[in-house]
Amino acid sequence: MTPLLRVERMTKTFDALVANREVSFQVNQGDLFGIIGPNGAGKTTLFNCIAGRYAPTSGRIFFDNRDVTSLSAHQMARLGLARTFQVYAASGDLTVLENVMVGCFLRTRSRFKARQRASEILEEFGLADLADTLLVEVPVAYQKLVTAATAVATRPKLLLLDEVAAGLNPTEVEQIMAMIRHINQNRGITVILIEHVMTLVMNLCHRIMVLDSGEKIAEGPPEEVAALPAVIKAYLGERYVQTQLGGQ
Ligand SMILES: Nc1ncnc2c1ncn2[C@@H]1O[C@H](COP(=O)(O)OP(=O)(O)OP(=O)(O)O)[C@@H](O)[C@H]1O
Repeated sequence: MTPLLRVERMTKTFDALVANREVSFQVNQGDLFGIIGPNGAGKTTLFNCIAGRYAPTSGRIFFDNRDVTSLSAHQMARLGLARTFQVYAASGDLTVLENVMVGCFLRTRSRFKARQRASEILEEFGLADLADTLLVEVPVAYQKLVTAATAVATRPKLLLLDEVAAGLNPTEVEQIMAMIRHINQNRGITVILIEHVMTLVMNLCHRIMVLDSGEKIAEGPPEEVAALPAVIKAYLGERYVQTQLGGQ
């Protein structure tokens, strides 16, 4: 197992508030790794620190065999880290194709090449019919697929997905799950996702980590972690366990 990302005892504070406290974990190449936990547990802050948006208060972050603790978001993107945001961040007044081209421009300055690569990616993800539609006119579920396609267009080694399934119906969740599986298995991109939709987490992730009040409280295979009393107490609740894990 080759480590791609290693976070060592990382703490991030905002004044007196400790958003992440001494969090350590490792994600190997090819992993599909999930981060769960209650609202305010520090999941997005952790993404922001990994992606170079925030500098950690203490601790270290290693990506692809180098210490990236103090790198900027732009430097991280160049090194092969892409992310999607919880709050939708693609550009609505561009077409779907133009949005994906924006991702391609990280690796090429040629408009021709960017257009060609973006078209291929839309084809690959079954979005070609929407190429010339303005993003604002596309249903939300498809907008999320476009954001993920735009992230893939940057040719990342590691993709961070922040609540991509939020607000989607079960059919749409299936669609996004198929896309994530494709990105991970066929494209070989390592994925870390933050998600509250447990069907997605349980079905997709090889391993998960649970954060609560900024601290890591569990890590392991999804079915094992979901059965831990501390995790049920902090996040999942009895109801989930009974309905999803074969109880009464
Ligand atoms: N830029 C910031 N300035 C001050 N406090 C912040 C900032 N970003 C996050 N926080 C605080 O850090 C804590 C962790 O927030 P974070 O968004 O990381 O949680 P989360 O687990 O992603 O929650 P959710 O599931 O609701 O998205 C919260 O108390 C939040 O208010």
